[in-house]
Amino acid sequence: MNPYNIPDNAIITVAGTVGVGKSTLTGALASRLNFQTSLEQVDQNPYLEKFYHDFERWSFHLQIYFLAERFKEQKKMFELGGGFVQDRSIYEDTGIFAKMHADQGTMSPTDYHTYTSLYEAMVMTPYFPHPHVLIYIEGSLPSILTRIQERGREMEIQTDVSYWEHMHGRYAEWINGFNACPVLRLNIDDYDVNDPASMADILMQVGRTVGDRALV
Ligand SMILES: Nc1ncnc2c1ncn2[C@@H]1O[C@H](COP(=O)(O)OP(=O)(O)O)[C@@H](O)[C@H]1O
Ligand SMILES: Nc1ncnc2c1ncn2[C@H]1C[C@H](O)[C@@H](COP(=O)(O)O)O1
Repeated sequence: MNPYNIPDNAIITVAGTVGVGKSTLTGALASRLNFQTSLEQVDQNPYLEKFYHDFERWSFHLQIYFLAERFKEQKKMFELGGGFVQDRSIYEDTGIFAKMHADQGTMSPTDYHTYTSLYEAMVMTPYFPHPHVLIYIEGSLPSILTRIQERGREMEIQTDVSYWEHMHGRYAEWINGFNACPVLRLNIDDYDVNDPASMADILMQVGRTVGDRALV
């Protein structure tokens, strides 16, 4: 156990919209806890760039790809007995991305049905314990758009701002209804990954949130 009362086998998931700072916080938390990271591999994704050029053509392929990747990561975390910080949850793939494209008509109802039945079958396996805590990072749309620009992934920069705006709104609604595990909300204006005191404060909050879970 660490000074924050976070169990060594904990699974901490970091959630939030594109560009909000998940990967950065995931790395910072894992290094302080001596946990492993479970990261999204953007560069090796064979569909992502094609998807940004043609949502309708590639959204189903991309969702299946993400589902397969997350399932493999989930299995790995389960088999290694936890001690992970995970960059993005599977709940967001289904609750934000797949649903958004189905609702907007860029994924067909048949494809969406196939996707959700596969997702449900996967979740009903032992590999899917809920995380000990989901850290939800939030921030204003202008700050997030600035971060997307500064990070410099061309495919995201070229995407219409309305896509990010819509996603930002969906995230705010989604988190209000999310109850699969305890949630710790962090605003991007309230922490600094390079400040040890700020990180210690987040870890204390994580420890308390995980402790609350044990009481449920
Ligand atoms: N706390 C922070 N303060 C300032 N910039 C940040 C912070 N966290 C992330 N960034 C920057 O914002 C951009 C997106 O961060 P990233 O962690 O890749 O987001 P995500 O994984 O949520 O898409 C990157 O350029 C990163 O350096
Ligand atoms: N499930 C997903 N569907 C569509 N696009 C997705 C999904 N998961 C991640 N993405 C995209 C969004 C970004 O362009 C990259 C990486 O996400 P990030 O929030 O920057 O870690 O993949």
